[in-house]
Amino acid sequence: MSGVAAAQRLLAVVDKRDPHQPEFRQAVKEVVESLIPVFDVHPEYADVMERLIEPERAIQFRVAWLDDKGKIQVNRGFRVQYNQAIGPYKGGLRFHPSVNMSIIKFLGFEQIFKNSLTTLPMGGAKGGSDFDARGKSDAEIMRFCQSFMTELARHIGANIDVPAGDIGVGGKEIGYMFGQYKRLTKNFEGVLTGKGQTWGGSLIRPEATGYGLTYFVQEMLKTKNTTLAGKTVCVSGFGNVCWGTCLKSVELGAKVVTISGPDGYIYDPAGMNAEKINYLLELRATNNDVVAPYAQRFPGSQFHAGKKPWEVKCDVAMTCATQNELNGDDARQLVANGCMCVGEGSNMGCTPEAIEVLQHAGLLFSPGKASNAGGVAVSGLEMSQNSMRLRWTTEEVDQHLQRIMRDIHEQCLAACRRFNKGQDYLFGANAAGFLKVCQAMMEQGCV
Ligand SMILES: NC(=O)C1=CN([C@@H]2O[C@H](COP(=O)(O)OP(=O)(O)OC[C@H]3O[C@@H](n4cnc5c(N)ncnc54)[C@H](O)[C@@H]3O)[C@@H](O)[C@H]2O)C=CC1
Ligand SMILES: O=C(O)CCC(=O)C(=O)O
Repeated sequence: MSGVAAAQRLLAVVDKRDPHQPEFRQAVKEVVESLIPVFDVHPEYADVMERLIEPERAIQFRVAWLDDKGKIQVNRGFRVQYNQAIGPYKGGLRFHPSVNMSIIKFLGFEQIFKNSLTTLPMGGAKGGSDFDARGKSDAEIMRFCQSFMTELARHIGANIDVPAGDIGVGGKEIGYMFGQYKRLTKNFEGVLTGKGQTWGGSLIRPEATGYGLTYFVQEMLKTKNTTLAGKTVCVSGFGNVCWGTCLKSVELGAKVVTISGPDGYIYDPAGMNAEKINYLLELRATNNDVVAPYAQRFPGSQFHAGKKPWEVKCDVAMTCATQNELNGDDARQLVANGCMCVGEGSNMGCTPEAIEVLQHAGLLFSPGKASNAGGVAVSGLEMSQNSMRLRWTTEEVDQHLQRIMRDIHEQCLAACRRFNKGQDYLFGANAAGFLKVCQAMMEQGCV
């Protein structure tokens, strides 16, 4: 069977099984279609992919919790333990009202290949809830996290499944969940990553996704004999990944001129600095999910209501908010404005049409599973430190992170060389991530 026929067969299976899961089907389509050259040479790998597409376990549960008025609220919780071929399940938890099984499955599916690329022994998983933190008190967030963990605790463990943060889940939520896990199990173990610095957390984990994204973009730029120094950069979002990306980009000499939220974007022609980047943390901690207050706090910057940052002229763009946040029109605008590189910090940040436009125009484009892997990589390093009962310095962790991001970049290019795919990072990331998991699954028999 040809690679094209194999891909069509796989997509037909997904369309039939999960017609109501658009984000999941989008993620599978992107991976499967990009792997056609691999299936052409190894048709038997398509059979492994058919198994891999089906999660090993998908758990959905009720999360009942008491609000401040004493009323019981109900949310839906999820954990999709996708693939354990190369290590314990690993992947973040997302708390956002948009969360559903389709979104958790797309994220879990992506996580398999991303974790494989990190070079560390981690399988793929994702979880979360449709809980909306906007307007909730700290006590309500704590009671929600405790109730969520009361069910999740039965399914996880330091050698089984190790969740971490994602949208809406930062150090505070990880703390509440870790506390509840210990209460239920008596077990002080590395069952979550992104922990506090005094109880097992790794240095650099909060910064890691944004730092890693910036390192990966530097690697891509190096192939064109240039660097981030002096470049104008547009970034979206204003959460954890955006913060780390701004910190490292500014440190490397770039001028970051935008951030964004669901309410619109900020254009700051003077560029971000340490004070402004610190303010992102304050803004995020309010749980209001708006960026507009930045423009009042820093005169000279402008707030553009209801718009996206991709209309601003830049050399480099980095998506750091959510899936499908950069579409075909945004991509055409970036191309027209002379942008040379787009790095995904968010998972599946670009629509398929946007990717086609960017690649067709010859821009450097990296998919999130390669360029945002620094976060889960440092989570893997946190697991190593927990297992060894020791703690590395900032410099040690950062050196590991830089090496891993260089290694991921090289794995992508090596896969491109092997299959004559030029500098197609989308293909390179999918092929390199898949081949390792595929080999492990074949060696482990009918699993
Ligand atoms: N935290 C981590 O270590 C990693 C996160 N990611 C991805 O990076 C992206 C950002 O995550 P974090 O910074 O951790 O989350 P966060 O909760 O700290 O920030 C999320 C940001 O995205 C914006 N956002 C969320 N949903 C949105 C929507 N529907 N429309 C418009 N804006 C929206 C929020 O306003 C906020 O600025 C996500 O796609 C996540 O999956 C990827 C790898 C690791
Ligand atoms: O640190 C982790 O385990 C997961 C981070 C994450 O959710 C992601 O890579 O998308």
